[in-house]
Amino acid sequence: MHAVEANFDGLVGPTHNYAGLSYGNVASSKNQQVTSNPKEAALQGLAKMKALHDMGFVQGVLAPQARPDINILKCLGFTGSDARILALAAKTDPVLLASCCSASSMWTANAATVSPSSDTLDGKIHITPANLVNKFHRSIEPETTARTLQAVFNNDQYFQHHPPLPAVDVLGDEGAANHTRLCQNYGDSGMELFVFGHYGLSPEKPAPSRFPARHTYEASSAIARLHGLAAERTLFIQQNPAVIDQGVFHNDVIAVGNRNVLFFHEQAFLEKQNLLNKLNDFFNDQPFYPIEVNSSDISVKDAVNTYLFNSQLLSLANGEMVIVVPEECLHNNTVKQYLSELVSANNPITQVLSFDLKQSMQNGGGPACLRLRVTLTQNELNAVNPHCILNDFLYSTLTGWVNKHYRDQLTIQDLSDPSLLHETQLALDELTQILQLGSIYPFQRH
Ligand SMILES: N=C(N)NCCC[C@H](NC(=O)CCC(=O)O)C(=O)O
Repeated sequence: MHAVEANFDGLVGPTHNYAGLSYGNVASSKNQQVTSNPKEAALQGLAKMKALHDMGFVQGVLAPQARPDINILKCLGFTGSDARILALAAKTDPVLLASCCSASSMWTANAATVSPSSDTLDGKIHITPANLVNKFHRSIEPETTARTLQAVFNNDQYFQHHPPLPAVDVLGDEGAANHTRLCQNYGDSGMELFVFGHYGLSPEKPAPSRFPARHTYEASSAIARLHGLAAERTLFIQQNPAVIDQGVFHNDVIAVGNRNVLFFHEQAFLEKQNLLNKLNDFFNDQPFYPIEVNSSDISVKDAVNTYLFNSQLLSLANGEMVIVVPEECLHNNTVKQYLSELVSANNPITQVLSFDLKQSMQNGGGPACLRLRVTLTQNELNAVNPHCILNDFLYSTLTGWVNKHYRDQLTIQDLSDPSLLHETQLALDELTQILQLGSIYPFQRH
């Protein structure tokens, strides 16, 4: 069956800020307290979506979450009017307040794990929202994520939605940031590659010592079971704990796969040879391009700073691929040189496309973090909420919406401003009408 890969990018929310909430994510820690520009952030994301749409790719949009999350603050014992809750939280625990205000749902690679219908036992697309339990500010995303995904992929005939895994460390799940699918053509049965950071139930096994491993083997194997994946087309591979300790908090910061290409740093995986042997067996006599980057060519540090591997590999109609990188890659001479060699070497990647995503990058989110990949047949694509698929009209509506509602600067101190809450709710209420999502936000539901 013919299928295409659609990319669903997260629209950056109006509270985009730099609170330094993600220990182990170098950019997040480094830019703590920097003044953000939510308007620019959202427009940068939309510019990437529009450019990829213009190139003929199917581009979807996922709505941001409602922040500040007043409901969570109420659960944590703050009472009174919304303004009082914000003021009390700011005074009592500013980090807690910032956690309830993060626009982190923009990184939709962490929204869910998605298995295409050609991989699953019942022939449906299976979707499991990630519990994101390792970081408090992200652990409050899954409920609305689930509702959003149900509103976008709203058809029982084609889409099977699972609830997030239980919110415990042993089942820490960061979604598609640690999941890659390799295949010859998108519609084929693929090899699903789950990359986990450590074993939740076996603390004696290898694990990072400095920064947390967010994602467990137990979570990956549960998702594979839930999605009905065939054992012979599923691989569980451990991330190299040494790179987690250097700031590679998700596998998509050090490896990316698309169809028959796996682009990765030599230090990405704990048992690299085992992985390559299994992939060679899977591809058998069909072409497979493992593109391995040595530390002597690009250090892990340069990979983390430029986000070279947090790129999107997109297949063009002629079978060639374009690599979508953040502009930071072209500001580093070694990485820039590497990219020019990559596109002239013997592999399907023939073009480099770069985007200015600085606002997201400063929080550790590059092109690949901003998108959730969903492989769809034509019938499945027809069943997706059409108002969430980008076209020229939706792009101009959304840029107009951002320009109307978003601030162009935001500090941590601004997070307790009751007008910010009001502005955000007004904007998101309008957005649910633009994208025809129904009442997905808690503030719309009571
Ligand atoms: N690699 C992928 N797929 N996603 C990137 C997620 C970045 C996100 N940053 C943050 O949540 C920073 C928020 C702050 O510090 O204000 C995170 O660490 O979870």
